[in-house]
Amino acid sequence: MEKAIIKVEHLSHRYSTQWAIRDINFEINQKGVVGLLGSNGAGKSTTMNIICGVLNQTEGEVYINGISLSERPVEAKQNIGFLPQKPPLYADLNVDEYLTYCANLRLMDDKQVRSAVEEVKRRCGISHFSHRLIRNLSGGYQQRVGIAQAIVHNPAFVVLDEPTNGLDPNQIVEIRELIKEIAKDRSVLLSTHILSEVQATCDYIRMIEHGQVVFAGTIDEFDNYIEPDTFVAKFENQPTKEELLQVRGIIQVIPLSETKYRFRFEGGNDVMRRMVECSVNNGWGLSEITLEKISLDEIFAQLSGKKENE
Ligand SMILES: Nc1ncnc2c1ncn2[C@@H]1O[C@H](COP(=O)(O)OP(=O)(O)OP(=O)(O)O)[C@@H](O)[C@H]1O
Repeated sequence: MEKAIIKVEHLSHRYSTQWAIRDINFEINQKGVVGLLGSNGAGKSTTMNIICGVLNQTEGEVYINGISLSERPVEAKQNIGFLPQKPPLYADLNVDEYLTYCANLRLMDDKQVRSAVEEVKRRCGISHFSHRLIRNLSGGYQQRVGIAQAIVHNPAFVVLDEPTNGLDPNQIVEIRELIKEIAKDRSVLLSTHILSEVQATCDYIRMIEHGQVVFAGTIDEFDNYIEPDTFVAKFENQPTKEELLQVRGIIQVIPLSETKYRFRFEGGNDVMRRMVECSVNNGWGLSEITLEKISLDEIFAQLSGKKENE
């Protein structure tokens, strides 16, 4: 069987007396972007710092390409790239000097360093700034250099901690495109609490709360985690509330305007088809009908409270 790109087993970490994460388990087997979601203090940074070998866990194990991070750290780390929240840039070096320095830190073969630096600059769209001091680059380009240092040694797995923080809207779009591009041939774990970022960038989601995994699935599965139970409809010929309540499955009718209503329903959204049929049969003049999808914010809020409610 193929080895997982990353496998996290029974990972727990305690700062002095308080457990920050407790028995985290997951595997990533595929290329693409995995979003690591969670509210403030959920345990994202602790998890990522352990995975990247910056923090030693209290319990559990991390395997990168089947290599134990605690038993063979140098070998395991050759397969990881990391862009922390504050990119580790040296402002007084130019882009070439900095990326060469990073490639050497990664113990790359001397003969490969030059071509690796050229390739990563091309990939990250910074070749034209090779001789520019990092301090003189815009925030978006500094972030590109940050991403370049994370992939210069061509790792199978890259961790990006809130990579669009502090960028302007155009830079955010560009960096998201770059992340998707570098995830075509590796797996990227991206930490964020911006839900629009998850929607725009991620293929899969892991969500942690109170130090434990509360959701693991695709972005579509996350999107459909809560079944909608309301729809809105507009009628030109003003049926009465009593008539509308006769449609099987409708449990509440909330007027929004003279012609528009929100309907709460149970028993599946077949009820919308029945509403259309009743409207045709009774001449209610249905002109609009829309299922109300649950927003990502609401799904996030419900998952955030999940452990407390259980
Ligand atoms: N160095 C530390 N010493 C003690 N407690 C810590 C330390 N770092 C984090 N914690 C605690 O561990 C828990 C998890 O924190 P962590 O930083 O991993 O969460 P996070 O999900 O990354 O949050 P954020 O989104 O705010 O960065 C929190 O309760 C936090 O207060």
